[in-house]
Amino acid sequence: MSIITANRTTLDDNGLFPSNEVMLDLKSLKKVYPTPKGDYVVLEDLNLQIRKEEFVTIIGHSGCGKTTMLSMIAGLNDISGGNISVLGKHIKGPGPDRGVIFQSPSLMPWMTALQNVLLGVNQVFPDATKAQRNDIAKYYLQKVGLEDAFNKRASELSQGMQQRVGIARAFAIKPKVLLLDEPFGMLDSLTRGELQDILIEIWNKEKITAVMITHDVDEAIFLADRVVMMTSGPKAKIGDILNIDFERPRTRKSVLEHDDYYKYRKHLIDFLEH
Ligand SMILES: Nc1ncnc2c1ncn2[C@@H]1O[C@H](COP(=O)(O)OP(=O)(O)OP(=O)(O)O)[C@@H](O)[C@H]1O
Repeated sequence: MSIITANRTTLDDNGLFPSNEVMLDLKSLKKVYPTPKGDYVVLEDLNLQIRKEEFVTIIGHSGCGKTTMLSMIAGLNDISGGNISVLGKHIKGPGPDRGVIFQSPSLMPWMTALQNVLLGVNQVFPDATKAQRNDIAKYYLQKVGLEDAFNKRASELSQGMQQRVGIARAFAIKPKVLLLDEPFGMLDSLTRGELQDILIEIWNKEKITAVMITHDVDEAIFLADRVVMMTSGPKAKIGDILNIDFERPRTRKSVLEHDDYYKYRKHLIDFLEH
Protein backbone atom coordinates (compact mmCIF):
# COMPACT_ATOMS: atom_id res chain seq x y z
CA MET A 1 0.00 0.00 0.00
CA SER A 2 1.30 3.43 -0.89
CA ILE A 3 1.82 5.83 1.99
CA ILE A 4 1.06 8.75 -0.26
CA THR A 5 -2.51 10.01 -0.18
CA ALA A 6 -4.12 12.75 -2.18
CA ASN A 7 -4.85 16.08 -0.52
CA ARG A 8 -8.58 15.83 0.07
CA THR A 9 -9.39 19.48 0.57
CA THR A 10 -10.23 21.80 -2.27
CA LEU A 11 -9.43 25.46 -1.91
CA ASP A 12 -11.91 28.15 -2.94
CA ASP A 13 -11.27 30.79 -5.62
CA ASN A 14 -9.30 32.92 -3.16
CA GLY A 15 -7.05 30.01 -2.21
CA LEU A 16 -8.79 29.63 1.18
CA PHE A 17 -10.11 26.56 2.95
CA PRO A 18 -13.90 26.26 3.39
CA SER A 19 -14.74 28.13 6.61
CA ASN A 20 -16.32 25.06 8.25
CA GLU A 21 -12.95 23.29 8.04
CA VAL A 22 -10.93 26.10 9.61
CA MET A 23 -9.88 26.09 13.27
CA LEU A 24 -7.36 28.92 13.28
CA ASP A 25 -7.37 31.90 10.96
CA LEU A 26 -4.58 34.50 10.94
CA LYS A 27 -5.51 37.46 8.77
CA SER A 28 -3.09 40.24 7.75
CA LEU A 29 -1.33 39.73 11.04
CA LYS A 30 1.16 42.39 12.04
CA LYS A 31 3.50 42.73 15.00
CA VAL A 32 5.57 45.76 15.84
CA TYR A 33 8.00 45.88 18.76
CA PRO A 34 9.11 49.32 19.89
CA THR A 35 12.90 49.53 20.19
CA PRO A 36 15.26 52.39 21.16
CA LYS A 37 16.05 52.74 17.44
CA GLY A 38 12.39 52.97 16.46
CA ASP A 39 9.66 50.48 15.65
CA TYR A 40 10.72 47.00 14.57
CA VAL A 41 8.13 45.32 12.32
CA VAL A 42 8.59 41.60 12.99
CA LEU A 43 5.54 40.29 11.13
CA GLU A 44 3.54 42.00 8.41
CA ASP A 45 0.60 40.86 6.33
CA LEU A 46 0.94 37.31 7.59
CA ASN A 47 -1.95 35.10 6.48
CA LEU A 48 -2.40 31.49 7.53
CA GLN A 49 -5.31 29.12 7.91
CA ILE A 50 -5.05 25.94 9.94
CA ARG A 51 -7.71 23.28 9.66
CA LYS A 52 -9.48 21.39 12.41
CA GLU A 53 -7.49 18.37 13.61
CA GLU A 54 -4.50 19.39 11.54
CA PHE A 55 -0.88 19.11 12.73
CA VAL A 56 1.16 21.99 11.38
CA THR A 57 4.86 22.54 12.00
CA ILE A 58 6.50 25.95 11.58
CA ILE A 59 10.07 26.41 10.49
CA GLY A 60 12.10 29.53 9.73
CA HIS A 61 15.39 31.16 10.56
CA SER A 62 16.20 32.09 14.10
CA GLY A 63 14.69 35.45 14.97
CA CYS A 64 12.20 35.55 12.09
CA GLY A 65 9.24 35.77 14.45
CA LYS A 66 7.98 32.21 15.04
CA THR A 67 7.64 32.58 18.81
CA THR A 68 6.09 36.01 18.30
CA MET A 69 3.42 34.48 16.04
CA LEU A 70 2.76 31.55 18.39
CA SER A 71 2.53 33.77 21.48
CA MET A 72 0.06 36.00 19.64
CA ILE A 73 -2.09 32.94 18.84
CA ALA A 74 -1.85 32.00 22.52
CA GLY A 75 -3.12 35.47 23.39
CA LEU A 76 0.03 36.20 25.40
CA ASN A 77 1.35 38.87 23.04
CA ASP A 78 -0.64 41.86 21.74
CA ILE A 79 -1.64 42.04 18.10
CA SER A 80 -0.44 45.22 16.33
CA GLY A 81 -2.60 44.72 13.22
CA GLY A 82 -4.90 42.20 11.56
CA ASN A 83 -6.61 39.53 13.62
CA ILE A 84 -6.57 35.93 14.78
CA SER A 85 -9.71 33.85 15.13
CA VAL A 86 -10.45 30.44 16.60
CA LEU A 87 -13.52 28.84 15.04
CA GLY A 88 -14.46 32.20 13.54
CA LYS A 89 -14.23 34.19 16.80
CA HIS A 90 -11.52 36.83 17.23
CA ILE A 91 -9.28 36.09 20.18
CA LYS A 92 -8.96 38.77 22.85
CA GLY A 93 -6.34 37.18 25.11
CA PRO A 94 -5.38 33.78 26.47
CA GLY A 95 -8.10 31.17 26.97
CA PRO A 96 -8.59 27.49 27.79
CA ASP A 97 -9.35 26.80 24.12
CA ARG A 98 -5.60 27.14 23.50
CA GLY A 99 -3.00 25.12 25.42
CA VAL A 100 0.70 25.93 25.24
CA ILE A 101 3.78 23.75 25.63
CA PHE A 102 7.03 25.69 25.87
CA GLN A 103 10.61 24.49 25.45
CA SER A 104 10.97 24.52 29.19
CA PRO A 105 7.78 23.42 30.96
CA SER A 106 8.22 25.87 33.92
CA LEU A 107 6.61 23.62 36.50
CA MET A 108 6.22 24.60 40.13
CA PRO A 109 9.33 22.80 41.45
CA TRP A 110 7.98 22.21 44.97
CA MET A 111 4.74 20.67 43.69
CA THR A 112 4.28 17.05 42.60
CA ALA A 113 3.69 16.04 38.99
CA LEU A 114 0.01 15.54 39.85
CA GLN A 115 -0.34 18.91 41.58
CA ASN A 116 1.27 20.65 38.60
CA VAL A 117 -1.24 19.13 36.19
CA LEU A 118 -4.09 19.85 38.59
CA LEU A 119 -3.23 23.57 38.60
CA GLY A 120 -4.65 23.91 35.10
CA VAL A 121 -7.39 21.29 35.49
CA ASN A 122 -8.78 23.00 38.61
CA GLN A 123 -9.01 26.31 36.76
CA VAL A 124 -10.67 24.93 33.66
CA PHE A 125 -13.06 22.47 35.34
CA PRO A 126 -14.16 24.29 38.51
CA ASP A 127 -17.50 22.45 38.57
CA ALA A 128 -16.02 18.96 38.44
CA THR A 129 -15.59 17.05 41.71
CA LYS A 130 -12.15 16.70 43.24
CA ALA A 131 -12.17 13.01 42.28
CA GLN A 132 -13.07 13.80 38.67
CA ARG A 133 -10.29 16.40 38.42
CA ASN A 134 -7.81 13.94 39.91
CA ASP A 135 -8.91 11.33 37.39
CA ILE A 136 -8.33 13.71 34.44
CA ALA A 137 -4.85 14.67 35.68
CA LYS A 138 -3.87 11.06 36.38
CA TYR A 139 -5.21 9.90 33.00
CA TYR A 140 -2.92 12.27 31.11
CA LEU A 141 0.08 11.64 33.36
CA GLN A 142 -0.37 7.95 32.71
CA LYS A 143 -0.66 8.66 28.94
CA VAL A 144 2.78 10.31 29.00
CA GLY A 145 4.26 7.36 30.91
CA LEU A 146 4.39 8.91 34.36
CA GLU A 147 2.06 6.52 36.19
CA ASP A 148 4.77 5.85 38.77
CA ALA A 149 5.64 9.49 39.33
CA PHE A 150 2.31 11.13 40.30
CA ASN A 151 3.66 12.11 43.69
CA LYS A 152 7.21 13.00 42.74
CA ARG A 153 8.11 16.66 43.10
CA ALA A 154 8.87 18.41 39.80
CA SER A 155 12.35 19.27 41.11
CA GLU A 156 13.08 15.53 41.38
CA LEU A 157 12.19 14.83 37.73
CA SER A 158 14.60 14.72 34.79
CA GLN A 159 14.20 17.27 32.00
CA GLY A 160 12.46 14.67 29.82
CA MET A 161 10.07 13.75 32.63
CA GLN A 162 9.33 17.41 33.30
CA GLN A 163 8.44 17.86 29.65
CA ARG A 164 6.13 14.83 29.92
CA VAL A 165 4.36 16.67 32.74
CA GLY A 166 4.21 19.75 30.48
CA ILE A 167 2.52 17.68 27.76
CA ALA A 168 0.07 16.10 30.24
CA ARG A 169 -0.72 19.55 31.67
CA ALA A 170 -1.48 20.98 28.23
CA PHE A 171 -3.71 18.08 27.10
CA ALA A 172 -5.50 17.84 30.47
CA ILE A 173 -7.23 21.21 29.99
CA LYS A 174 -8.70 19.78 26.80
CA PRO A 175 -7.84 22.67 24.48
CA LYS A 176 -9.11 22.99 20.91
CA VAL A 177 -5.67 24.10 19.78
CA LEU A 178 -2.32 22.98 21.12
CA LEU A 179 0.55 25.41 20.59
CA LEU A 180 4.07 24.02 20.95
CA ASP A 181 7.19 26.17 20.96
CA GLU A 182 10.17 23.89 20.31
CA PRO A 183 8.98 21.51 23.03
CA PHE A 184 11.75 18.98 22.50
CA GLY A 185 14.57 21.39 21.73
CA MET A 186 16.47 20.71 24.94
CA LEU A 187 16.12 16.92 24.97
CA ASP A 188 18.48 14.18 23.79
CA SER A 189 17.47 12.47 20.55
CA LEU A 190 16.18 9.27 22.19
CA THR A 191 13.89 11.14 24.60
CA ARG A 192 12.90 13.44 21.77
CA GLY A 193 11.78 10.48 19.65
CA GLU A 194 9.84 8.98 22.55
CA LEU A 195 8.04 12.22 23.26
CA GLN A 196 7.25 12.79 19.56
CA ASP A 197 5.54 9.38 19.57
CA ILE A 198 3.60 10.17 22.75
CA LEU A 199 2.58 13.57 21.39
CA ILE A 200 1.31 12.11 18.12
CA GLU A 201 -0.53 9.30 19.89
CA ILE A 202 -2.45 11.67 22.17
CA TRP A 203 -3.00 14.23 19.40
CA ASN A 204 -4.45 11.51 17.20
CA LYS A 205 -6.77 10.29 19.95
CA GLU A 206 -7.94 13.74 21.06
CA LYS A 207 -8.42 15.08 17.53
CA ILE A 208 -7.18 18.54 18.36
CA THR A 209 -5.37 21.05 16.18
CA ALA A 210 -1.63 21.34 16.79
CA VAL A 211 0.79 24.09 15.77
CA MET A 212 4.41 23.40 16.58
CA ILE A 213 7.59 25.40 16.06
CA THR A 214 10.69 23.35 15.44
CA HIS A 215 14.22 23.89 14.13
CA ASP A 216 14.48 20.24 13.19
CA VAL A 217 13.55 19.53 9.57
CA ASP A 218 13.12 15.79 10.21
CA GLU A 219 10.83 16.43 13.16
CA ALA A 220 8.86 18.93 11.06
CA ILE A 221 8.24 16.30 8.36
CA PHE A 222 7.59 13.34 10.66
CA LEU A 223 4.90 15.10 12.69
CA ALA A 224 3.15 17.37 10.22
CA ASP A 225 0.29 17.36 7.79
CA ARG A 226 1.78 20.62 6.51
CA VAL A 227 5.09 22.35 7.13
CA VAL A 228 4.76 26.13 7.11
CA MET A 229 7.91 28.06 6.18
CA MET A 230 8.32 31.61 7.40
CA THR A 231 10.42 34.17 5.55
CA SER A 232 13.23 35.90 7.38
CA GLY A 233 12.40 39.11 9.18
CA PRO A 234 11.86 41.96 9.38
CA LYS A 235 8.27 41.93 8.06
CA ALA A 236 8.21 38.13 8.03
CA LYS A 237 5.27 36.34 6.48
CA ILE A 238 4.47 32.84 5.26
CA GLY A 239 6.98 32.01 2.51
CA ASP A 240 5.84 28.56 1.47
CA ILE A 241 3.78 25.61 2.67
CA LEU A 242 4.63 21.97 2.07
CA ASN A 243 1.95 19.26 2.26
CA ILE A 244 3.27 16.08 3.84
CA ASP A 245 1.16 13.38 2.29
CA PHE A 246 2.34 10.38 4.31
CA GLU A 247 -0.49 8.25 5.63
CA ARG A 248 -1.02 7.97 9.39
CA PRO A 249 -0.16 6.31 11.65
CA ARG A 250 3.44 6.83 10.58
CA THR A 251 6.51 5.04 11.73
CA ARG A 252 9.96 6.56 11.48
CA LYS A 253 11.06 3.59 9.40
CA SER A 254 8.26 3.89 6.82
CA VAL A 255 8.79 7.64 6.53
CA LEU A 256 12.58 7.39 6.24
CA GLU A 257 12.35 4.65 3.64
CA HIS A 258 9.93 6.51 1.41
CA ASP A 259 11.41 8.24 -1.66
CA ASP A 260 9.31 11.33 -1.09
CA TYR A 261 10.96 11.87 2.27
CA TYR A 262 14.11 13.14 0.58
CA LYS A 263 12.09 15.29 -1.79
CA TYR A 264 10.36 16.95 1.18
CA ARG A 265 13.62 17.33 3.07
CA LYS A 266 15.33 18.94 0.07
CA HIS A 267 12.43 21.35 -0.39
CA LEU A 268 12.68 22.54 3.22
CA ILE A 269 16.46 22.77 3.26
CA ASP A 270 16.46 24.67 -0.05
CA PHE A 271 13.98 27.14 1.45
CA LEU A 272 16.08 27.62 4.58
CA GLU A 273 19.29 28.06 2.59
CA HIS A 274 17.95 30.82 0.36
N1 LIG B 1 9.61 41.97 23.43
C1 LIG B 1 10.37 42.25 22.39
N2 LIG B 1 10.80 43.52 22.15
C2 LIG B 1 11.55 43.80 21.08
N3 LIG B 1 11.96 42.90 20.16
C3 LIG B 1 11.57 41.64 20.35
C4 LIG B 1 10.78 41.24 21.47
N4 LIG B 1 10.56 39.90 21.38
C5 LIG B 1 11.18 39.47 20.26
N5 LIG B 1 11.80 40.51 19.65
C6 LIG B 1 12.56 40.46 18.39
O1 LIG B 1 11.64 40.02 17.40
C7 LIG B 1 12.29 39.13 16.49
C8 LIG B 1 11.53 37.81 16.45
O2 LIG B 1 11.70 37.12 17.69
P1 LIG B 1 11.07 35.67 17.92
O3 LIG B 1 11.53 35.21 19.26
O4 LIG B 1 9.63 35.73 17.66
O5 LIG B 1 11.79 34.85 16.76
P2 LIG B 1 11.91 33.27 16.54
O6 LIG B 1 11.76 33.04 15.09
O7 LIG B 1 11.00 32.55 17.46
O8 LIG B 1 13.41 33.01 16.99
P3 LIG B 1 14.13 31.65 17.50
O9 LIG B 1 14.00 30.67 16.36
O10 LIG B 1 15.55 32.05 17.72
O11 LIG B 1 13.43 31.21 18.74
C9 LIG B 1 13.73 39.01 16.97
O12 LIG B 1 14.52 39.94 16.23
C10 LIG B 1 13.67 39.42 18.41
O13 LIG B 1 14.88 39.98 18.84
